[in-house]
Amino acid sequence: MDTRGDISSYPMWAKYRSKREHLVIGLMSGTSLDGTDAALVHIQTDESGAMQRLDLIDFVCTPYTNELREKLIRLCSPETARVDELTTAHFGVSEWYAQSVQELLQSAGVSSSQVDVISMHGQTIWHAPVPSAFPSPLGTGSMKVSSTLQIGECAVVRERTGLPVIGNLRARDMAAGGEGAPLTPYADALMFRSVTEGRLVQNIGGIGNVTVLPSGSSETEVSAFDTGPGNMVIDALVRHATEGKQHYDPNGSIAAKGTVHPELAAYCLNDEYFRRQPPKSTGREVYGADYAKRLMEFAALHDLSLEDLLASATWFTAETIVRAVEDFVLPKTSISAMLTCGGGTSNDTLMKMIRLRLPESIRLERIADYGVPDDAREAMGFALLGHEALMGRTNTLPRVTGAAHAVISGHLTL
Ligand SMILES: Nc1ncnc2c1ncn2[C@@H]1O[C@H](COP(=O)(O)OP(=O)(O)OP(=O)(O)O)[C@@H](O)[C@H]1O
Ligand SMILES: CC(=O)N[C@H]1[C@@H]2OC[C@@H](O2)[C@@H](O)[C@@H]1O[C@H](C)C(=O)O
Repeated sequence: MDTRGDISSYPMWAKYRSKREHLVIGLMSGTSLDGTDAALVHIQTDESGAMQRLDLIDFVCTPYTNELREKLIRLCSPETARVDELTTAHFGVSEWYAQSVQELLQSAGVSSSQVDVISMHGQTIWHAPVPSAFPSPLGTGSMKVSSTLQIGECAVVRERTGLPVIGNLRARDMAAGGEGAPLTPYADALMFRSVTEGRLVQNIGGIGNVTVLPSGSSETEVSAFDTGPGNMVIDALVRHATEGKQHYDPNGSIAAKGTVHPELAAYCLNDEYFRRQPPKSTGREVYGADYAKRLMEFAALHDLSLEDLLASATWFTAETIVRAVEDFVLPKTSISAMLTCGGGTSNDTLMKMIRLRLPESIRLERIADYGVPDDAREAMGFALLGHEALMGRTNTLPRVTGAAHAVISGHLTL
């Protein structure tokens, strides 16, 4: 028998797998760089180890300070990143994760000894699923390498909390030829699919991503991909216009006063990413500081007000979300509802624009209507992904990420 990769002989994990109920903490800090979400979940499994129920016990958000946000934004751009600051941040953000765990335990009235494990995503700094050249170990010449970097040192969280930590959850999927993202569709399938109707879960975070759950679908029929920027471009424009005093367009109120500039809208849409077939993922590397700078230059050249610039960026974001559904989902799958989540759902202008363009037959709802608080979904998702790995179960969907095969993704710090 091939026992490679089998950790069940370690007493601690034999015990983990023999239990049918687990308390797991999921930690997520997303591409908006606005803070850390921590969710305490109760997971029930059946005899085979498959998840039966996933219940949220408690949830806290620990916002980043302006100072930390600015530091991280600088680290996400090759023009401003410094390797010494990156190394410090790798350990430093983990102190924030540990703090978030303490706040969560206090809020839930649960002691750390009751918790089985922490599963943490870390902070994405650079995501490069499109391969770059790198020297080949097989002699001269170069090879193509895909890569992704989530910082946050698990050992720090392990030391501060006394709990085992599983992290680095994207790496193995990428090593298996996948995009390493999105990963939470694995959890969406378990939480939101229906036997009677096709559903979409549309996250509008820094980046937008959609999970497609056909009616009565099995895990292997679930698909998902990043639709493009969520709030990232809007946030960068607001941050620049207010000299860092504001970080987003409150409820879309600035965009609501503007008019969409057709030429700018067409320029934004004329982007290879939106024509590319899924699997696909993207991030701040593409829609970050440089991208926003190009839009601001356009605005200056055409004398656009901040209101018009934001109206155009908001329209563009809504349009990419709806077009992704029209181009890549509806031709193959019948859909009755789009369940939205993420901070972008608080942007009324964006949501109105999505409603206006989405086929009338598709209900526009929120995951909160299905019992999952908006901000908790990703942290709950990562709690489940770590748990599945420790149960010895594959936790990735190759159809979503494009990997050659499903893997047990995650590195464990005991
Ligand atoms: N009241 C509001 N009005 C408008 N936008 C808001 C509001 N509240 C939050 N947002 C937007 O939501 C963003 C945060 O969203 P969220 O926390 O879902 O992102 P994330 O999880 O970091 O991103 P990702 O899902 O890409 O990893 C903020 O940066 C802001 O743009
Ligand atoms: C590399 C990375 O951090 N990607 C994030 C980002 O934020 C949204 C979208 O882009 C998604 O692909 C992913 O996160 C979610 C949580 C995921 O993996 O499902």
